[in-house]
Amino acid sequence: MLKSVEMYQRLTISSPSKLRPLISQSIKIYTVDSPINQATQGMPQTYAMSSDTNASRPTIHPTIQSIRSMRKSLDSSKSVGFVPTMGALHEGHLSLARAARAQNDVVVASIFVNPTQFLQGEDLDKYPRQLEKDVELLRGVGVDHVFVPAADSMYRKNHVSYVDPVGFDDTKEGSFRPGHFRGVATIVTKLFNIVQPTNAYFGQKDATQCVLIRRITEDLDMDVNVQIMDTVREQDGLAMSSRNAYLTADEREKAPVLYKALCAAREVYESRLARGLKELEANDLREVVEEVLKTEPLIKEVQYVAIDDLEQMQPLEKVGSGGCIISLACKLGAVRLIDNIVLQ
Ligand SMILES: Nc1ncnc2c1ncn2[C@@H]1O[C@H](COP(=O)(O)OP(=O)(O)OP(=O)(O)O)[C@@H](O)[C@H]1O
Ligand SMILES: CC(C)(CO)[C@@H](O)C(=O)[O-]
Ligand code: BAL
Repeated sequence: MLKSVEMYQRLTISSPSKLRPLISQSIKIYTVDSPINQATQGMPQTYAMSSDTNASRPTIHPTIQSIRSMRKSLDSSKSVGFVPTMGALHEGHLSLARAARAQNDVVVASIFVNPTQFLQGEDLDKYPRQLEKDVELLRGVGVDHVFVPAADSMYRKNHVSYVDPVGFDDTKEGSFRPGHFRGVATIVTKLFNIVQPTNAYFGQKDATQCVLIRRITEDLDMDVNVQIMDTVREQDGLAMSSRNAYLTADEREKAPVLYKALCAAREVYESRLARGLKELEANDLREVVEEVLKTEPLIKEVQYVAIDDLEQMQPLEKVGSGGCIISLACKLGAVRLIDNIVLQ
């Protein structure tokens, strides 16, 4: 425990005058055996500051109070780009941070494994945590501030989702994770209220989440510009995801079949349109995807292959030149993976 205090002393703390309360809070919050303590898991024993010129960046904010006072101290003319994450960062996350860096005066990222978006029996406890490495990666792309709250500082006693985006449990993704999007809507609303970003960056990989975020910002009149960035893939086509770390070597080798299946549907769509066909049956595209997925015995379950419109992700029967999004969720061994492709 003392070691984690040491870590906070070595990281850039938001305000030296607040050092004492932060330290005592880190003792209180980051107890090793708290079930909802996300910050200590995978937390480095010590955090050595590098000696480069960026060493003072990013500033780590372990409390709401600290990130709020940073935000209040900014000149109102400054734009703030925000990248919310659950950590275990990869190039997908970093692409969002780079876009935020290029388009804003100040860049804030958050790392928070949000308990309310995990269903009972999901992987909350084993979700990968690597705070030290994540901070280094964010430093590398020029992020200025990282908000890393403890779970019990974001929620009162019970972990309850109080923002209810009606209808999202009925989406294809939501129906396999009932309550998940309430958790996401709640935490994103809270994070937006705390950080008050000008622009916020999300990845297309989580397509239903993108629709959800646009919906809540509109419905709740949030003054935030939501930017959706392309899915970053491994060289073999697999969409980057923190959960890819759960795959065995064999599963990892076979995992690009998801993207291959989506690409096969794209070929059919493009060739039919090129031959002058005005529209095609959504079911035909779905079958193409399913056929390719069937070729891989390690795929234990295809939860859905959905052909939806691009704006609201509502099911389509026919796909014309306006295009569609094809999204899918599969279990490869025991690991649930999602992916999607936009046809336009
Ligand atoms: N491959 C990717 N390309 C672009 N953005 C991504 C990619 N993967 C995740 N993101 C985006 O990064 C943000 C944070 O996502 P998160 O921390 O859940 O990572 P993740 O890799 O999606 O994790 P998980 O495996 O839990 O789904 C989200 O907006 C998400 O859409
Ligand atoms: C947006 C988010 C950070 C909210 O916890 C999470 O759902 C994610 O990482 O995609
Ligand atoms: N990127 C989505 C977060 C989740 O699956 O909970």
